[in-house]
Amino acid sequence: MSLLSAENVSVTLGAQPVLRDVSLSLDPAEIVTIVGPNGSGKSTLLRTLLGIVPVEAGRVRRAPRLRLGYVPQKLALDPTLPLPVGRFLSLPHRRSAADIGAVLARVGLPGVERRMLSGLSGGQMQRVLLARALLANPQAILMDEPTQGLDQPGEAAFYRLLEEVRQETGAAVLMVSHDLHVVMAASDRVVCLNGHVCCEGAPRVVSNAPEYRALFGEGTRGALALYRHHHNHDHDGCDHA
Ligand SMILES: Nc1ncnc2c1ncn2[C@@H]1O[C@H](COP(=O)(O)OP(=O)(O)OP(=O)(O)O)[C@@H](O)[C@H]1O
Repeated sequence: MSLLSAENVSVTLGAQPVLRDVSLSLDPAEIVTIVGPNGSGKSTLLRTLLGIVPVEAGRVRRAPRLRLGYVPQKLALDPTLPLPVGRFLSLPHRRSAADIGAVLARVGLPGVERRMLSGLSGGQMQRVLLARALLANPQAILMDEPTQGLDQPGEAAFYRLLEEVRQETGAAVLMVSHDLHVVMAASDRVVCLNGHVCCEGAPRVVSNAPEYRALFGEGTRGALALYRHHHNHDHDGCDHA
């Protein structure tokens, strides 16, 4: 059974239709990545799955008592706020010093409890946000562009960490990413969104299947081809240009 799914979900924000008839599911231990152009509704879809944004039509299903971790795109924090990492990880739920120490070690930042959040690098901040999500012992982690602003080694290290966490905990990951290199390397399944689901597939499996090669190609070039193919034409009355 899926941990989490959207079934024919439509969402309108203000007067703007943002998602139309979107279906997507996340199974245990899989890594699914949502790609799509700016403004295509990726963040809105994550927020809808989290229950923050109400659906206009369709429905969101979550497995009973599902434990979810969320890594937001950015943390809206006052940079002058003197908030140590350890305190931040104890908000809003109080956590033991042992649990905080263990999770920080797990994400490769042992002993940073007393460091100020405002003094962390971008890569360290992403690890702290992941640590915060992991404290909930999640069955599924939802991440909105978790490596935005990181350099390539930082990004690669973050995804290696994510893969280790998946193997250790069995947590599924649903993330939004702009980086198609990473998408092809790190995802079990890719969902291409542009207000609706343009296409989806398992990159490693389908890239070897001849009937999909024309669509997916191979490696990153294939990912780019897939991306362009589905956003440079009109269909269903939706202008992708
Ligand atoms: N609260 C809101 N009220 C009205 N419109 C909104 C609201 N939030 C988002 N939108 C609009 O919904 C559309 C989708 O936004 P969303 O942030 O989900 O896209 P995205 O694919 O995550 O974009 P990006 O890649 O730039 O992060 C955009 O046109 C945005 O302006």
